[in-house]
Amino acid sequence: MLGIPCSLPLYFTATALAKLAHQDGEVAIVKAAFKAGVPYMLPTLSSYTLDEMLGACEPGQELYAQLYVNPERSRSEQYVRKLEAAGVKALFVTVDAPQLGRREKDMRSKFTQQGSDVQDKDGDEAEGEVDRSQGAARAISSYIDPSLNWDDVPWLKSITKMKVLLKGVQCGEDAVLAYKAGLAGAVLSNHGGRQLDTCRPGIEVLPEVMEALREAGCKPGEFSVFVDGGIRRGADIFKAVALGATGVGVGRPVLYALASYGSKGIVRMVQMLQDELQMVMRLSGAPNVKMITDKLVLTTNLADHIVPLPTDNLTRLTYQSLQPAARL
Ligand SMILES: Cc1cc2nc3c(=O)[nH]c(=O)nc-3n(C[C@H](O)[C@H](O)[C@H](O)COP(=O)(O)O)c2cc1C
Ligand SMILES: CC(C)CC(=O)C(=O)O
Repeated sequence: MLGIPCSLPLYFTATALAKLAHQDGEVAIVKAAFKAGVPYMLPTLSSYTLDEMLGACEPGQELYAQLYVNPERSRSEQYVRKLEAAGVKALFVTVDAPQLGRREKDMRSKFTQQGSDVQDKDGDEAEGEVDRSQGAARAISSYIDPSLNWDDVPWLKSITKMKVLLKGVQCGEDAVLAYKAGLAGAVLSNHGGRQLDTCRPGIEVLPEVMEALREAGCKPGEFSVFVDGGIRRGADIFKAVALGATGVGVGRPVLYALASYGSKGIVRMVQMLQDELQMVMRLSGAPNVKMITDKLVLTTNLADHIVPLPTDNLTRLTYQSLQPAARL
């Protein structure tokens, strides 16, 4: 995936402040990613510094990185240069958090526990800039520039030779804009439902995006489409790949495994997904990943959910990314 050999079509997606799950935080995730043979997307807003995360890597270990763009663009440029110098293969620019979603449980937590140090890009303690009274996410979200928009794409491409992708695309139109802007791909995601409640998960957006890209003249392999959100079983990976995804990201399963059993728990979690994926492949007659095609899944009920949603949630939201901020 994006030039990195992987033991299955899966990567660990960026999750900020991994020390909240376990004292070994991102360092344990880096180590598990190597053992499991999958890439880890280093988060910008990590609890360990970039140098500490890179220091935990084995020689030759391949990485992705996630980017939250800072209002001070030179700060982001410096960070990106550091990632590139470290050999990071692809940069995923998060485009679905220009405004923080309303996270009521988090707001009540106050974010004062030990071990919740906030690192910004590469190790400066961002302590002075942080309001800790409204939860973890609010405390660190001031780092993110809400004015990021499509006009910034040429700048993003100009500051690095790494592949640049958008993380948090929700519709075919935005995927086509990203493709036409010369980006390397997109992650279809609703940010794990943490940003805009009731919007569609990536898997539901995937068929629409693949069709829009095909109509725009995009050839297979020219633009990589990934999905994250709710990937919990090997069958979920299978379905995403069948519908055209290059691979999937997992976030919370990594944190749950980390919190429960540390780094080795994450390796075990990947093994479980790998075993399940292999079982589904065998039982559905796909001998290798290339042969997991859309003939093997039905999409007629794609938007139906096994767990009935409350009626007021039945209408799904969708969004376009990188738009000017609304004002009331
Ligand atoms: C605790 C937590 C922190 C997250 N932090 C980030 C982040 O810093 N940057 C980002 O782009 N996405 C972040 N995400 C979103 C994930 O990358 C991913 O889109 C989402 O969790 C869906 O995957 P999952 O259902 O496997 O968790 C975070 C998610 C969680 C749960
Ligand atoms: C500051 C937040 C937006 C970090 C994040 O991406 C998340 O918690 O989902």
